[in-house]
Amino acid sequence: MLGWFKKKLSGRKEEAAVEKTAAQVDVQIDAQVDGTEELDPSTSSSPVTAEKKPDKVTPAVPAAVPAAEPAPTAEAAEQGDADGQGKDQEKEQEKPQRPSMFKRLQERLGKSRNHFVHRLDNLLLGRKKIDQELFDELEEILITADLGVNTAMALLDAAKSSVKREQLSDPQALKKVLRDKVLSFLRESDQPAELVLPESGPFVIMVVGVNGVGKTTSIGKIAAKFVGSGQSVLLVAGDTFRAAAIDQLKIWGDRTGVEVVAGPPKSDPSSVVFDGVAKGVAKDYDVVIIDTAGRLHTSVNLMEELKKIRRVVGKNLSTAPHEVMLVVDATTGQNAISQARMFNEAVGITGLTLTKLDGTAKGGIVANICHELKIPVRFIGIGEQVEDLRDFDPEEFVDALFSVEEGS
Ligand SMILES: Nc1nc2c(ncn2[C@@H]2O[C@H](COP(=O)(O)OP(=O)(O)OP(=O)(O)O)[C@@H](O)[C@H]2O)c(=O)[nH]1
Repeated sequence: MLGWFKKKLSGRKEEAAVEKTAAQVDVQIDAQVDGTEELDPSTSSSPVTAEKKPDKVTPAVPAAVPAAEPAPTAEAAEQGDADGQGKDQEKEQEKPQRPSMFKRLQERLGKSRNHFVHRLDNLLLGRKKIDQELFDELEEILITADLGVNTAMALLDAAKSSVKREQLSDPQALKKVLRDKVLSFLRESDQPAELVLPESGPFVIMVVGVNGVGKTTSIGKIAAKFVGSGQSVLLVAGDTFRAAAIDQLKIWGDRTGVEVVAGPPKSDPSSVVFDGVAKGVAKDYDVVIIDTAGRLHTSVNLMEELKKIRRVVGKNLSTAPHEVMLVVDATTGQNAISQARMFNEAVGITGLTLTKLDGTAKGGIVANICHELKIPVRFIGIGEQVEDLRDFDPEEFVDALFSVEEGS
């Protein structure tokens, strides 16, 4: 999990003592949300408190392990080293989980698949040859799939030149050409966040976006991921505008066992953020995640306030923020592009989280964002559960989007 975030301390700490796997955190939080399980203080209370903080740990999970993969416990890792069985056990555990995580992604992208790939299949299946008429219809499908005109045209051009170069005559072959090109767009912007990891001090993530896109929810889920991989996390309630937003973040703090720095409602967000980063540095947290109030990208005053918050983040840690993450709601389609442009101009976006891909047929927006903006997508949201915030894996995404579901 958190493939983009490589533990900055690897090498600085030899101890591998992940006490709780990401999967365990997810299950526990889900159970609490469902009301089926009380919080078990022995497992849920934060490994991170200001007063009593455990030694930093190097997760036993390598950075490239995908979100679905359960992190081995320190015990299992030790066992594996001793008799080589730990890895086998791990593989056994993974077997049923991997396909089901993929299947969930596939299902959650159902609306986008119906809108784009099923239409594509219908077009290609009904044709015997590749001609201009086919390209005209393909163009319409691409444009209406929320890929945006530029990206749709780039795809169409790629399809045309492949047909020419490889002398393709079977319309079916076009599907693979398009799949490969979409994947290349997604990879264009893909770059790991470890490139910006600080030499010392916490990795500071400032989360921004318009109202209601899912910032606070995503922060809670990201915190759960970090906790699951053995990182100490501090949340900062920089959204002082709504009292409910502070409460919402505190609830996530309780659920994930993570401390939250908050001020009174309507207090100056910059001052809360200043205190939060100061605490993160003083107490040597691994990760500090800052929530900010939702704001319209077109509101000059609010964007100025965001610039100020960004400057304040750097007062206690000159290299911070290491990630300015824009959360965008995929259901807004092309509007996500203009949001990203304006937030980028104001505060310099370094990563994206795209939420609510489960509720939209506009999944093509992911390719459009990667192609147009060249900003890496870190996470995608495909539902309300903790495990529904997925590390973005271009290949997995394209496979799920272009796949044909069994029985369909
Ligand atoms: N279906 C679905 N719902 C989501 C997803 N991500 C977030 N949500 C929901 O979106 C709603 C808004 O989420 P919040 O986290 O409150 O959004 P916010 O950006 O913090 O909102 P403001 O504080 O008003 O700016 C909540 O009901 C979330 O559960 C997702 O990936 N899929």
